[in-house]
Amino acid sequence: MSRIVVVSNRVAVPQRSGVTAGGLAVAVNAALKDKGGIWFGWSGRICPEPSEIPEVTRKAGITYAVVDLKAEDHQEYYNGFANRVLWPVLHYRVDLSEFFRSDLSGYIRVNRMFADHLEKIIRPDDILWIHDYHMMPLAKYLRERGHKNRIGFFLHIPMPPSDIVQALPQHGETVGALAYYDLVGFQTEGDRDNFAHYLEIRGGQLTPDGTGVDIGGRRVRLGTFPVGIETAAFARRARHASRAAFVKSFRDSLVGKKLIIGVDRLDYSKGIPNRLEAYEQFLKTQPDWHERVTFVQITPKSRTDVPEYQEMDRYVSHKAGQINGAYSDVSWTPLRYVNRTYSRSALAGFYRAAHVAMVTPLRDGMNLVAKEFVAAQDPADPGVLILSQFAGAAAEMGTGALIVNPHDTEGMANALRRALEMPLAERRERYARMMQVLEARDIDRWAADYLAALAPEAATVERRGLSLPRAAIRSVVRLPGAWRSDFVPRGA
Ligand SMILES: O=P(O)(O)OC[C@H]1O[C@H](O[C@H]2O[C@H](CO)[C@@H](O)[C@H](O)[C@H]2O)[C@H](O)[C@@H](O)[C@@H]1O
Ligand SMILES: O=c1ccn([C@@H]2O[C@H](COP(=O)(O)OP(=O)(O)O)[C@@H](O)[C@H]2O)c(=O)[nH]1
Repeated sequence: MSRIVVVSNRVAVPQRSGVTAGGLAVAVNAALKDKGGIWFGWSGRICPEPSEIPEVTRKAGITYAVVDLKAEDHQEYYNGFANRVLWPVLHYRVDLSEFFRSDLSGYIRVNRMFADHLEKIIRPDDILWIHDYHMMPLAKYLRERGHKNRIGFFLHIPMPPSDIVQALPQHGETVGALAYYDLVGFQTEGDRDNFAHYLEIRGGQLTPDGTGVDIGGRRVRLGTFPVGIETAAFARRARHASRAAFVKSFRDSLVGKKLIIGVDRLDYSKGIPNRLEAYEQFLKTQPDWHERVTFVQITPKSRTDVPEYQEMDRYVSHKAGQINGAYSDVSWTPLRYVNRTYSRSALAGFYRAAHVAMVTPLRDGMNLVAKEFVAAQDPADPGVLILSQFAGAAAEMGTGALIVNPHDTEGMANALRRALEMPLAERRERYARMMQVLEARDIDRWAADYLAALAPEAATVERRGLSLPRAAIRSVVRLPGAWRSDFVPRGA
């Protein structure tokens, strides 16, 4: 039987330090844990002479194979090209990108090195599932070495319109190289359509059935597969966590005040400054809420070697100090700004204790925090999600969340008041609508849909002990053809 080989920069090797907060590792981990397979990527460590052989750990049916990086490789591939060029540009922030040819060379070198390692691991019938912007050209390098495996790619972050992609120097080497995959998956239909247009500009032809693009003598299929969470398990986790001593003491510390929560890596894409400015505006214009509310913003530091992240860190700390300086009283601190990483169990308990979550990125591929917050709520007395229209999650959670524009400070301040004062019946109704989506499209469904579309002949759909025969797969998966109806080819 075909094996599944997952490749991503971050690998959540059990019981290892160095794995930081981030949705990709959370999602892939949840997807692999039932199916088993091989998970290959960076160890999270930097060392002067990395071993030629990946370090292998086996646990619960998953084989983790990780390699160290040299300092120069880490600097050019990860800090440099991936996080100072691809990340900002794909998040629509061309203004923040800093391109150096040496970084692109490092990115290519590390991807070739990953291809060398993979070559030692893979068998001809393995199905390869490559994740995210760190690994865009990997299929090309494997194809050059003659590998004919089924290879799929999933982009966890946004794909902007082609005008923005074309601002990337030598974009054909990175975004253009996605055409070497058999299937490229995106979080939203907008991301998928942007990429289809980009390929058309590069000479690609939309296939007659509308499910892919023919380009360079190959066919690449495109599809939309919004990442989910392990909904039922996360809801259970939140129920248990809410009884834990540390969550009780957290609740006690609020002394009856309503809790607004924000949880994000310290990243400019997350819109933390805009959110704090909205909270400041709320405090300024709604004095009746003073001393009745506490905002807890949990913000683990991220990519701390990258100058733009250091700049964000300074600004957000300054802003948090300014808000507390202006509005605190001896017995009330309106904002708790915390630069710590918490376990997801702890977060589950905090979410459940919260009355409102502010998830207001300027751009986000999906945003799992939005989904986790909803899943963690008490159905009898649920909190309210305030969600940016620019999070991938808005496409699915728009039915129940208060959707805001993160550039509209007053709009967000008004949404805060509305959320804090929302009647129970409306909160329950909104929660139920969002939970319906989260239950129907959980993480198992994401993995099953993607793998069934990549390799239908090898896929079995196993969900909560129910194993469906292959013939049933077509009825449960949304094959990429589903996007045909809303895709209008250029010039049509
Ligand atoms: O690995 P890091 O550099 O520490 O960054 C953490 C991860 O951030 C990004 O996550 C994305 O994937 C999530 C799950 O699909 C999605 O919800 C979120 O919107 C994305 O930003 C990044 O894409 C990962 O590669 C990083 O590991
Ligand atoms: O202190 C923290 C903060 C975040 N997370 C997790 O990190 C993920 C963040 O994923 P998201 O998609 O929201 O954003 P990303 O950081 O991947 O861009 C979520 O599963 C969070 O529960 C965590 O484990 N500890």
